[in-house]
This record gives sequence, structure tokens and C-alpha cells, in this order.
Amino acid sequence: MTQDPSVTTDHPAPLIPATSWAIIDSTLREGEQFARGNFKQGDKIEIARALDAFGVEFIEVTTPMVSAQTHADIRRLTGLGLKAKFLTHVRCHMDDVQRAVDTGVDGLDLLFGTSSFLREFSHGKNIGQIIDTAQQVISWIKTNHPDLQIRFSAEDTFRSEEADLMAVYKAVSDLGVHRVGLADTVGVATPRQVYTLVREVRKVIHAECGIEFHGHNDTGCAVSNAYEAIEAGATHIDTTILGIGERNGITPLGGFLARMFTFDPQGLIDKYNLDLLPELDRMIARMVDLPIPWNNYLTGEFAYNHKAGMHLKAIYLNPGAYEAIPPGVFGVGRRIQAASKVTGKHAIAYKARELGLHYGEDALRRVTDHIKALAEQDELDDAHLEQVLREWVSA
Ligand SMILES: CC(=O)SCCNC(=O)CCNC(=O)[C@H](O)C(C)(C)COP(=O)(O)OP(=O)(O)OC[C@H]1O[C@@H](n2cnc3c(N)ncnc32)[C@H](O)[C@@H]1OP(=O)(O)O
Ligand SMILES: O=C(O)CCC(=O)C(=O)O
Ligand SMILES: [Mg+2]
Repeated sequence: MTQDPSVTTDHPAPLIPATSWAIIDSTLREGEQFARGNFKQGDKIEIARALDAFGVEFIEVTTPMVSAQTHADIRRLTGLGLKAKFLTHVRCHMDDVQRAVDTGVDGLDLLFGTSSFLREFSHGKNIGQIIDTAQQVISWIKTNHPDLQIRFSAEDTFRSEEADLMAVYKAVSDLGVHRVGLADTVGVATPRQVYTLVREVRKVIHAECGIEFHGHNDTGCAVSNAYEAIEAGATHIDTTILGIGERNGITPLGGFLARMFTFDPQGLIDKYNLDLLPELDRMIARMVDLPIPWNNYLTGEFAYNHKAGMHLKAIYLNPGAYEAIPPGVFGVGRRIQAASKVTGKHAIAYKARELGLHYGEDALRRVTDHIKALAEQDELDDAHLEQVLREWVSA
């Protein structure tokens, strides 16, 4: 694992220790619901192996109800002997659960929509019927497959009535589920709402029951909402590589890690092989045939590009001056863009020194101003900068 010398791992007590939460990566479930997510068995194996090498704790896969092929794919994945635990995402229904239990997974992620939208337009059940079905399904799993982890999620949590949610979560917690799930299915929740609701849910469920958060990114809050969930006591966060999922996706693995790294760098370094992140992002970009966005968290082409003169002066002395997260830890490099109109004399002096050239103070000012003037006319690349520096040193 790469260790950047500028990483600071000396927090006496991390604000949010990385040991307090786990990742459920859903690239193989939510990611299959992405417009371009159509993974064949070989792709699924590659994704699962890569996630396992990275170190995610859980891998969520699509329901075996999709097709005989998907059922066979899940069995193939669970037979790989990976360290990560496999979960399959199924409707809270006996048919689905009975189909899922022979796939070799470690747990079942049950879901049932609780908002009026989903009660009316998806499955047509009221809250009493949802609780009755949950009771039947959960009791059956616990009696017949006591080793399976059970999670129950109230789909569309943030558009559901709070009293309904509390009744459902209390009932399933009393039935002994291992986790309850809060899902921001349409990406409408604000960070404060997520924080508040997680705290409320914590009060009605058993102490040993975990809380999972699944957040869509329709309003750009997927990372902050995941963070707020953890701050309020959530134990599991759903991610996908590059954030792929329905519509514009969910909390991206890289963005979530970037957020959490700032609280407990050493905890993340201990838990995950962080420098494999660029490989994961490239793998999914290749499979969905899309570029990694230029501004992607950590791995975007310009995520570590430094350009302004005031930044460059400080960056050369200590990259931490303008970087919250050292790129080397995540296997990426920084790029110093010294040849631009917003450059300054310190950056130019540094570049000159790299070339073995020495400018006095006046000459440095002149060549810097010349470079800025050139860049006002047109883009300058490093080769052009070098040429100017060599020509002007003796001028
Ligand atoms: C927000 C989310 O991402 S939720 C997860 C979404 N995941 C998926 O949809 C997995 C892939 N889906 C599929 O392959 C198919 O939709 C299947 C196999 C699950 C179901 O296929 P079909 O039987 O053809 O039904 P269809 O998809 O048209 O409709 C959904 C059905 O699920 C039912 N349903 C929805 N939620 C639930 C639930 N929690 N429990 C039980 N049934 C439910 C609906 O009532 C509807 O059944 P109905 O026709 O009896 O009313
Ligand atoms: O099961 C869950 O918690 C999440 C389901 C889902 O993908 C969603 O609600 O967006
Ligand atoms: Mg979703």
C-alpha cells in the first residue's frame, strides 16, 4: 500500500473512527440498475474480486428472481471463496426469500416500500400488512436459516410517515433483524433530515441492531447524507463504484472514502487497500463504456491539478497547504500546472530550478510576466514553458 509522506495520521482520537462503520458495495445490485450496467458473469466475477481485493466488507448482488442466469451468477460468486460477505437484495416476500436461500449468500437484504407512493403504486399493501408479511418472512428465515444475516429496509424512507417508519422498524427489530435500512430512494433527503431520522430510528430499535443508509444523488447530497447517517449512528453505508445506479446513481465509493478519510486516515488505511481505487474506477468506466468524470472524487483527471500562483507557492513547500487528502494514498498523482496566466514567480523559479536554471530576482519577475502574457494569448504546455525558460535565462 502506498503511503504518502504528507499524510497526517496523528489524530489522537478520530472524530468518527473507521471501525464504527462498514461498506456494503452495491455495484453488483444498484449498479445493475444503471443505464449502462449490464454485467455478464465474467464481469461480475471481476467486479467481486476487485471489491474483495480492495477490502469492502459486503458485496450486495441483485435478486435471484431476475432470471435463472442471475441465480446461477450469484451461486458462482458465492463459490469464489472471497473474504467479503455476499448479500442478496430481495423483496420481503416468501417466494423471493425461498429462491434466495440456496444461493450461498451470507445474508438477505429485504425491502418493502413504506411511502404512500410505493404503497399505492408499487405493491398496494398498507402498513399493517407490511408488518404482517415482514413477520412471516423474517420468522421463516430465522427458523429455517438461522445463520443468514437479515436486513429490513423501508424503501422510500424519506417520503414515508415517521409514525409508520417507527412502527415498522420497531417490529422488525423485535423480530431480530441484524440491520434496518433507511433508503433515500429518490435522493430527496437533506443531511439534517438524515441525521435526525437515524437518531430517531436508533431509539426504537435494539442496541445490537445495525443501521444501513442507502442514498441516491438526485440533489447532489448522496455523500453528505451518508456522512450524516454515520454521524448519527448508522453502521453500514451502501456505495457503488463511480456511484452508478438508477438515474444519476448513489453514494460513490470514492466520494464516500474521501469524506471519511478526513476523520480517520489511519483507520481507512488499515481497513482498505485504498491505492486500488483508481483500478476499480477504471474497471467500471470500461465496463459501462463511459469516461471517469474529469472532476471525480480522487480519481478524476483534474482532481489533483494545481494551477494558481498562490497555491503553487505553498504546494511546493507542503502539498497539504492545498490538499485535504494526499493523492498518493489513493494511488493517484498530483499535477502542477505552472505555465498559465495565473502562475506566479515562485512556481516559475521552481520550474527553472528543476531544469538547472538560475534566475536572479529581476530576471525572474520579467520571465514570469512574459509567461503570463504568453498564456493570455494561448494555452502553454510544459514544453513551451521549458523553451521560454531556457531562452530567457541568458537573455
Ligand atoms: C428502489 C429499488 O431499487 S428497489 C429494487 C429494484 N430491483 C428490482 O426491481 C430487481 C429486478 N427486478 C426484476 O427482475 C423484476 O421486477 C422482478 C423479478 C422482481 C418482478 O418481476 P414481475 O413479476 O414481472 O413484476 P414487475 O417487475 O412488473 O412488478 C413489480 C412487482 O413487485 C411487487 N412488489 C414491489 N415491492 C414489493 C415488496 N416489497 N414485496 C413484495 N412485492 C413487491 C409489485 O407489487 C409487483 O408485483 P404485482 O405484479 O404482483 O403487483
Ligand atoms: O434496499 C434498500 O435499502 C435500498 C433500495 C434502493 O435501491 C432504493 O431505495 O433506492
Ligand atoms: Mg437505490
